Amino acid sequence: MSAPLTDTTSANTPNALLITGASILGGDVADVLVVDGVIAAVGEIPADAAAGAEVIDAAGLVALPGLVDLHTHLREPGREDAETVVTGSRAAAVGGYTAVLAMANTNPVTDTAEAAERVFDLGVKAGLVQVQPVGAVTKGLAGEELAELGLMHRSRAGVTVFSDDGKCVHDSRVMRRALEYVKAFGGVISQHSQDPHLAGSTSCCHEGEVSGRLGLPGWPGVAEEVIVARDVMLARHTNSRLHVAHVSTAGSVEIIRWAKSLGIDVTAEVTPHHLLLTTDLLEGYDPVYKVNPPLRPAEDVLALRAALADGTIDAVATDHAPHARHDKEHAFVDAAFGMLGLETALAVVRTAMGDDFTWADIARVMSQNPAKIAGLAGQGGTLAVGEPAHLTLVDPEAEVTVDRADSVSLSRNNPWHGRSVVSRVLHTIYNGTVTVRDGKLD
Ligand SMILES: NC(=O)N[C@@H](CC(=O)O)C(=O)O
Repeated sequence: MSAPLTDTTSANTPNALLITGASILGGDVADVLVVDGVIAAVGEIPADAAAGAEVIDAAGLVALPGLVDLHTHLREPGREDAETVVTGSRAAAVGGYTAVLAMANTNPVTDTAEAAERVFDLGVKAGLVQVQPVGAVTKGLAGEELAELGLMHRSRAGVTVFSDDGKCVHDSRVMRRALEYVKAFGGVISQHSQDPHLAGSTSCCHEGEVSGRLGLPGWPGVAEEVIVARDVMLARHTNSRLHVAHVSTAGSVEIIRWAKSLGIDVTAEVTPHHLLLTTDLLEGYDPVYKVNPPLRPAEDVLALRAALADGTIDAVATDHAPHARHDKEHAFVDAAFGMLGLETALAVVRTAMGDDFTWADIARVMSQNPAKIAGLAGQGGTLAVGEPAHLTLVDPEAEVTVDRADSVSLSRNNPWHGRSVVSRVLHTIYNGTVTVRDGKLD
């Protein structure tokens, strides 16, 4: 059901927004009053207390803290034909996000304070979500020399998450140094866990029964698992923080569960697509399903869902990876790795995890835990009085058939096209300002 918006005309409460009758994180129904970008009251709010406020009728909707994405590729600078900070911010807002972590594999790479500040400033200028740059771990993502980790942290961009994503920091000595370095300021290394030798340079999918039948070169789950195992040991040795990006196998889950049981400081994320899509989709050789890490067999998908439900995996992160047509529309072996994710993430997670995974669980894995991992103050709240007003209002019952033409991303590599998903982000509020109304950019 769609909630209509109504404007009131008196102006006793300027810069105010009154959200009426929302189920707060899927629990109690309450009104939320936002004044000057801050949550000013939650409960039953008499109309005269909010005279002049713009009103959003949220009856039947669930109110969540604004979503936070730990893993977004915004492509600017360098590939503005695939996405820009503006278009990626738009896609994020439509998806219910109020903060995204912008990956460093741009051109030039985000490996200096200046580069980080440039992305940060573009995000502020776009003004639709908080764009928080991720810094590269190594210069040029080359895996050899540490990038300017300290300078990026002390810059205006305040970088705390570092990743060579797209590439693995595969040299153990470099990974050790990086973990030691960021410990000094409470940073975290987000690792793309993939042994380059086991994975090989020409592989394009998961190695298994399907790749064998289709004649596609694949790499096995163990290429991920050996790096996860090594890195949790390095995190223990250095007493530093490791974050495992896009976990995709049951074996990685087992290692992370074990590491957490020992008190090792490790967190992990899973993508929406690894919670729902399996490797058999490759049967049609459609490159939209080519992604890194690759789609895995059903037993891995089930293990990932269980790990997200029991807290072994802390967060859902989109790995939104837009690609221009001329990079993606090729024979499967030649196409670029990556798929869109921001606009569909919440509905895909809801659809994959089902009703037992509550809205409070969704708030935990898509907002609160990601904000905590990235150290984003003011994001990932509980919708309590005094918090900055970053909110998402979701229609929990909507059934939506995804149409890639509806996307506001610049790219069209949308693996969800034609699929039916449950729930829909209707309104997004960033810093007290409505960025998305009735599913459309304001
Ligand atoms: N996840 C993807 O499939 N692609 C990512 C980088 C990467 O992890 O290969 C991209 O930047 O396109």
